[in-house]
Formats: sequence, C-alpha cells, structure tokens
Amino acid sequence: MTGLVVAMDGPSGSGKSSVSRGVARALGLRYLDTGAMYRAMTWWMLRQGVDLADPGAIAARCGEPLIVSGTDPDSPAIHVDEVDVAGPIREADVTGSVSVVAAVPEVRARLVARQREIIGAGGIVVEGRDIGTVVCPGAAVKIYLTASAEARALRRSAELAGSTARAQQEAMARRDTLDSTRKADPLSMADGAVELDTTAMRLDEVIAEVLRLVAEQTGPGGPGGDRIRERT
Ligand SMILES: Nc1ncnc2c1ncn2[C@@H]1O[C@H](COP(=O)(O)OP(=O)(O)OP(=O)(O)O)[C@@H](O)[C@H]1O
Ligand SMILES: Nc1ccn([C@H]2C[C@H](O)[C@@H](COP(=O)(O)O)O2)c(=O)n1
Repeated sequence: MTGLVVAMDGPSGSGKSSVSRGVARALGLRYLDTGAMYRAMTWWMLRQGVDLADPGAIAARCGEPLIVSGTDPDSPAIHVDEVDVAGPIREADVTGSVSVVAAVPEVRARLVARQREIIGAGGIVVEGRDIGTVVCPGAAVKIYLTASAEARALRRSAELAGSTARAQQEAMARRDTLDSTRKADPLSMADGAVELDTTAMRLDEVIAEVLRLVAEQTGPGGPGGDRIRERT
C-alpha cells in the first residue's frame, strides 16, 4: 500500500473525515484533512484582521502563515505558526468565512502545492473538495461521498450541542453552494470517481464499502494498481 492514494471528496458533512480516518487506520495509511488547511488559513486571516471582502487583500497575505498538518489518523493535528488551532478552526467564525477564503486562487495555489508535498510518494487517504480533480487526479482510488441534505444536517447537529438540524442544513447549503459555484477548483465529482450515497448507511458500513472498493480497484486486474497512477 506504500504508493496508494485514496482521494475522498464530497459536500460538507457527507462523512469524509470519519470515513477517511477509518480507512486510513484499517490500511495503515496516513491521513490528510485538506479542509483543515483552508480553515487554518481562514483562522489566521481573521486573527490578522484581513478584510475578507477583498480577495486582493487575502491573496496578498496568504503566503505569510506557516501551516503544518499532521497525518496520523488517530490524532489529526494542525498548527499555524506553531499555534495548535485544531479547536479554533471548528468555531463558527471560521466555518462561516472559510468558503470565501478558499475561493481565492492564490490561497488554493499555495495550499495545493503544500498538499502535494505531503502526499509525496503516497500511502495516504486525502479528503477535501478537489482531491480527485486537482490535487491528485492520478489517485488510484477516487471516492465521491454524498448523503441527503437532511441526513447530513441531522448527523452534524447530533455532534454539535445547541445546533438544530434546520440551522445546520441552511448553513451547509450556503457553504456547499459557495464551494461548488466558485471559479477556482469548484467541488465536483472527478472522472473515474465512484459515488457513494451514505444516506442509509452506518459509518462502519461506509468504511467497509470503501475498503472493498480499494481492494477491487488496486488488486490484481483492478484498474488502479497499488500506486499513484499517471493522469490519462
Ligand atoms: N454513515 C454515517 N452515519 C451516521 N453518521 C455519520 C456517518 N458518516 C459520518 N457521520 C457523522 O456525521 C458527522 C459529519 O461527518 P464528518 O465530519 O466525517 O463529515 P465531513 O464530510 O468531513 O464534513 P466537513 O466537510 O463539514 O468537514 C460526524 O458526526 C460523523 O460522526
Ligand atoms: N480541498 C478542499 C478542502 C476544503 N475546501 C474548503 C471548502 C470548505 O467549505 C472548507 C472547509 O472544509 P471542511 O473542513 O468542511 O471539509 O474548505 C476546499 O475548497 N478544498
């Protein structure tokens, strides 16, 4: 599994992090949460008082923060300029602004370059919005996770105290619209990706199904092979 890259994309709350971590653990692979990197960049911009209504201001400053991502699926870590931001990047202010920051091409160019460095020779499950389309189109296995808007909102509101499913659904719909309609690398399903609708599936069933797909696509006779593939 050394060279294997599993690309996991999909809308907010579809289960990308939970499934990716479960798959990485089961296969002894590393895990990269690229959404956390966009959140870390947003946290830094907010802290610096950068005007997020001005894409030029975001672009001018996005080279400054040092964002360091861990790849252990058991304890995903993220630091900005040596500050542990794993908690703050999940706060409402960051969640409400991250799509605006992630739409700036200079931000994407910087973070995509860093993501490719971390992916290196592979052996990793990478989750985000553009992994199969932009970051690693040669990934041997590409999954596009979906679930109904209602199921995603219910799952998220169960996780976050004080948040109703209705409020969650509205917030997620807003973010998904921004993420899938922006000009730079919008959320979309990659060529060759397998779409997995998890609305009626438990988390352990989704992980088992992805493990089955990895075995099918990378095993003898499968289209992937046990390595990063060249883009065709
Ligand atoms: N198949 C499933 N059944 C039930 N709950 C699930 C399932 N998959 C994920 N969950 C739960 O749904 C919530 C959202 O999952 P997760 O954070 O993995 O989604 P995500 O796609 O990474 O979200 P985001 O893009 O917003 O970071 C979590 O509480 C997780 O435990
Ligand atoms: N590869 C990626 C990953 C994430 N984003 C943006 C879009 C999301 O709204 C935001 C936060 O991601 P999450 O933590 O919810 O997975 O980051 C992106 O544009 N590209």
